[in-house]
Amino acid sequence: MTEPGYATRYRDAVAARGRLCAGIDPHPPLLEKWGLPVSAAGVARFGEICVEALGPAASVVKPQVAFFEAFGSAGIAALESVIAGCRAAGALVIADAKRGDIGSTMAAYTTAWLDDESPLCADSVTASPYLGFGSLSPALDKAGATGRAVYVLARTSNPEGAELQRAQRGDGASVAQGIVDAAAAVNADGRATVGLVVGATRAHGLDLSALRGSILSPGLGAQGATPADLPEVFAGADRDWVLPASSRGLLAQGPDVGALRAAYERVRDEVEAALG
Ligand SMILES: O=c1ccn([C@@H]2O[C@H](COP(=O)(O)O)[C@@H](O)[C@H]2O)c(=O)[nH]1
Repeated sequence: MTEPGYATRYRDAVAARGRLCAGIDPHPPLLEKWGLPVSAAGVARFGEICVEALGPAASVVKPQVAFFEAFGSAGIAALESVIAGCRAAGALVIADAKRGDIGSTMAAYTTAWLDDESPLCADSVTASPYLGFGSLSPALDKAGATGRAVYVLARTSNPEGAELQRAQRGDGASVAQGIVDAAAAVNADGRATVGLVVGATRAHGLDLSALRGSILSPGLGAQGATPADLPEVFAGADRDWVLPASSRGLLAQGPDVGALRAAYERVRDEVEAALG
């Protein structure tokens, strides 16, 4: 059966270009390493280089919104160019904005990140479910109707996440497993509208077998995870859907466009070899 919605777009992208999400995080130390000013102009140039190096090669890119927001409206303009440039070059774009609010405000975030008329329109956005999974409904509805996705935080790569995400609910399931189960219920239609964020840095302890959606897994490179760790972290049916991500580890190979693209291709090949 042909999978509809984001499932088709995601499957096609990773089949053509491989399973690795390239983070686009213009950290100030990286700007300096690339010989760029720590300013809106520096972020804009950083973005142009990333579009040229990664847009035509990467299956998925993930600009980290915070590093663009730090420079106000000029930074946001640079982010708009990164999103549009990478999409035009054939990469799927995850806007890593980690949005989440009561439903009526979530509707405004949805317009910003998932509406075709918005200058920030991406293929998906990251969201926090800690105002309740149901509060994300405006984004899930929009994503489902337009072949997009919302990547919901489940078991994050940072050590501080465990206290909340591994806490037990009244029924004995962990908070994170509750997010997984809610996501799987939405994805039962086969559209893969809900992706999850599950870090590559440690065992996640989740049952992801019913998810049928993309699993964004940050932590490769700067946070210490390696491609060789992936088969252990994602040992079950989840392996088929996992999308490992690296930002600083890849970006450290810039600013040369060829070197940055080669770094992406090298890590992607290592990921593919490890996941089989
Ligand atoms: O659990 C999470 C969720 C999101 N992130 C984001 O991914 C990148 C990681 O950057 P690296 O340089 O590869 O460490 C960054 O934008 C985080 O905000 C995450 O790390 N973990």
